[in-house]
Amino acid sequence: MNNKPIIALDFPSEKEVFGFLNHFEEPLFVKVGMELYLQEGPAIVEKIKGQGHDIFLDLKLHDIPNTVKSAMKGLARLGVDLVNVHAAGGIQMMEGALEGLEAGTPSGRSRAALIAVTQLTSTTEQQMQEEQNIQLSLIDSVLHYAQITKKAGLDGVVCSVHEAEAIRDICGNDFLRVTPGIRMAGGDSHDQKRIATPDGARSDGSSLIVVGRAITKAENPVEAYKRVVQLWEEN
Ligand SMILES: O=c1ccn([C@@H]2O[C@H](COP(=O)(O)O)[C@@H](O)[C@H]2O)c(=O)[nH]1
Repeated sequence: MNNKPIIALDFPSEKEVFGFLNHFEEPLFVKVGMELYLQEGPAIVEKIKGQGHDIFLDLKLHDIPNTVKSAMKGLARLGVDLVNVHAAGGIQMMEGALEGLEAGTPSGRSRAALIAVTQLTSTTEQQMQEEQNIQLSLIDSVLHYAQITKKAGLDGVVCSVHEAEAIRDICGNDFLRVTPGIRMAGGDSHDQKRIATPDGARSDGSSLIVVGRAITKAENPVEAYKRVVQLWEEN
């Protein structure tokens, strides 16, 4: 897997996706999330792959182990590079996801990397404590989820930049820390709560960054992407 910034294609339909992608001349690493996948279905993944881009399919599966295992078996056939589940589904569910992914990956192809969401980057410590009734600090909750994710044999987690270094220290450098909530300095945080800049992400232990609106809503998305790459790579 390459380590280019992952662009979140949070668009409502194929038309907007290709209107955006056609501005770029190079292969990208992009993220297809719920919004796009639920509108366009698996065909959108095939079409984006057909243009040579790497894909993170961000569906955040969270259900009973048997259901997640079967769903992952189906998703494995799409040939994406990175997929995910929610760590809150538990170890058995994550093991099921991995089994499904392995079983569904066509022979001769390497399976997608599988990661688990710890605490969403739109969550604050106070929200977590009050709404999820988790009486830990946010960092301890994230570290707990990272540890059970590793125990289940997955390849890494989704977390914020704020927790990436601590996860690396406990789970090792090969365990992926994929970090959304990336903003340019002074940029609008929108609904994100635990944010960081691309250069901060690199220096604070992220393995991969996910950038959506800072690129897709920029006046010049190609220039915005180049700036993110520069900050991410030069640090
Ligand atoms: O904890 C998480 C998990 C996933 N996301 C996704 O990443 C992008 C971020 O988009 P921005 O526009 O850069 O805020 C979005 O698709 C989320 O679904 C996340 O933000 N946090």
